[in-house]
Amino acid sequence: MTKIIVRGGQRLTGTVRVSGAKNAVLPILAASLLATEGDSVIYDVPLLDDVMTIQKVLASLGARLTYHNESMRIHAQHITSYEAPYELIRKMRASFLVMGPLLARIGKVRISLPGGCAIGTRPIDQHLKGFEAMGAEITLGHGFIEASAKSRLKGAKIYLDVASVGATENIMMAAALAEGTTILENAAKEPEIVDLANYINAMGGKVRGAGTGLIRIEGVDRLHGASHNVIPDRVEAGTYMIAAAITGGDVFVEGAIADHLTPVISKLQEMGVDIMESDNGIRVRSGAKLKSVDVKTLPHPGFPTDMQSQMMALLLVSEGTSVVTETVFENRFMHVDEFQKMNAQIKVDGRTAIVSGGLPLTGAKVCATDLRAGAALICAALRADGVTEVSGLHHVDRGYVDITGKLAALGADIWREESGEGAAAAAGKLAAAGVLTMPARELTTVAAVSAASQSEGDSSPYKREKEVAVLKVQPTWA
Ligand SMILES: CC(=O)N[C@H]1[C@@H](OP(=O)(O)OP(=O)(O)OC[C@H]2O[C@@H](n3ccc(=O)[nH]c3=O)[C@H](O)[C@@H]2O)O[C@H](CO)[C@@H](O)[C@@H]1O
Ligand SMILES: C=C(OP(=O)(O)O)C(=O)O
Repeated sequence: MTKIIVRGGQRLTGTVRVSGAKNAVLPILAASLLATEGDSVIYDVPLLDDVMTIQKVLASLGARLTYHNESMRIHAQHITSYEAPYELIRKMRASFLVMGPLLARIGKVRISLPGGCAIGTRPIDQHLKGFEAMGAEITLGHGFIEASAKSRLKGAKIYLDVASVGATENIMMAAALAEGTTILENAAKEPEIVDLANYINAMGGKVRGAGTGLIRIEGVDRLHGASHNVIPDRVEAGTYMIAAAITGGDVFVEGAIADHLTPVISKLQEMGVDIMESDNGIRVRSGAKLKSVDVKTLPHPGFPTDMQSQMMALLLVSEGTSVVTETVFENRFMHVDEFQKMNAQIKVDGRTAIVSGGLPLTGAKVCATDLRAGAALICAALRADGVTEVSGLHHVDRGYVDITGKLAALGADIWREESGEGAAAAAGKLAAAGVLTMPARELTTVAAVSAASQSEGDSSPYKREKEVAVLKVQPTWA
């Protein structure tokens, strides 16, 4: 079984670089299907499992992609299929974002209902409502959606009942090539929406108002490939800010954009964490005592649901009681059971969790129940007494580039283990990564991820055994 092992108690110091945003790059790669001429080159593409999944989806539709040094080149002139493979779409939510581009480009799509983190029912009614308003006919059956448009999609006035990030993106992409103007009301305002709009505009599109609740998209006849730099990942940045604060550390989160993190910064400041914003990042400095605060998740610019579980980890070590209210997803407290294994005291009542802070956290065997829950457990483990083993890493690998290496570089005593079988399977999975030419990851049986764990010598019960392999991950996709 693959696991991350953390021996808590190290204060984090130094600089950590934020990777490109998962939730920005996925819609941007989907949008590259809109280009009928020229290649797109996307920079700061993070090496994540979700990125590998979307590239396979695009390749299955006829696009050609190559990846090198965090940039992805996409050639989408020839779309050869309108059917997105079930086994890829079920893996992650964002793969559903090829629906809008396919409808706009070729007027037809067959796609299964999407997967993603199991944090609620996650309907797609708002996406479908938007496509129907633009003239698409939609049928649903046996877990699949088929949509077709008899002629070019038509611009429409669309009001979203909920300010859905995915629906805003999907509709924006479809509208970019529609005939006439689309007015999207109650649109989501997340920074990732703005990034997608900037990319579509660089392709020759006409999107105005992204980042506000009213987006106006004037459809154009064709779009071309374009170059684009993906924004830094605000959730990854926020996670390292929490990791710094929970260990009483002093960390510079390089690349973090303070404007994207206002609610997280405000809450940390309320708790007593020192935050210093600069042009190229955010410095986080934290002392021994933190105050409890209440947190309520909301669509942007409110407190992001994707930071709720990491914030809860920090509240566990603050003085007093905090109330955490989750309003975006109805089932996003699954990390609570895992925190309780680490001596946390939390009571959940519906969408509210009452967190009793200040109790010492203790190491335990825990499992990531979703992507951010995994990150939150790692944050808690950094502070806990003793050793914590975090499993369920397939979730974490969807959204964090080398979290073990980045935290180890800040001084955390952390390493990742794969059993011999697991390591071979991981290498096989990577080698089979579709259109990307990828030399197999370097597999090694040496025990050399965490300098601190090495210094423990043979007395460490967590010393790697000889059949255990550690992935020293830095593959080059050529
Ligand atoms: C790949 C990606 O970018 N994922 C992010 C995106 O997910 P995603 O785009 O799936 O999230 P949405 O903004 O669509 O969901 C927000 C709320 O709207 C509801 N809803 C959504 C669509 C719909 O058609 N009908 C409907 O009722 C959902 O059930 C949820 O309660 O935004 C979420 C909210 O910030 C983040 O947690 C995810 O990390
Ligand atoms: C919920 C998330 O991702 P997804 O929407 O892809 O499940 C997330 O990034 O925290």
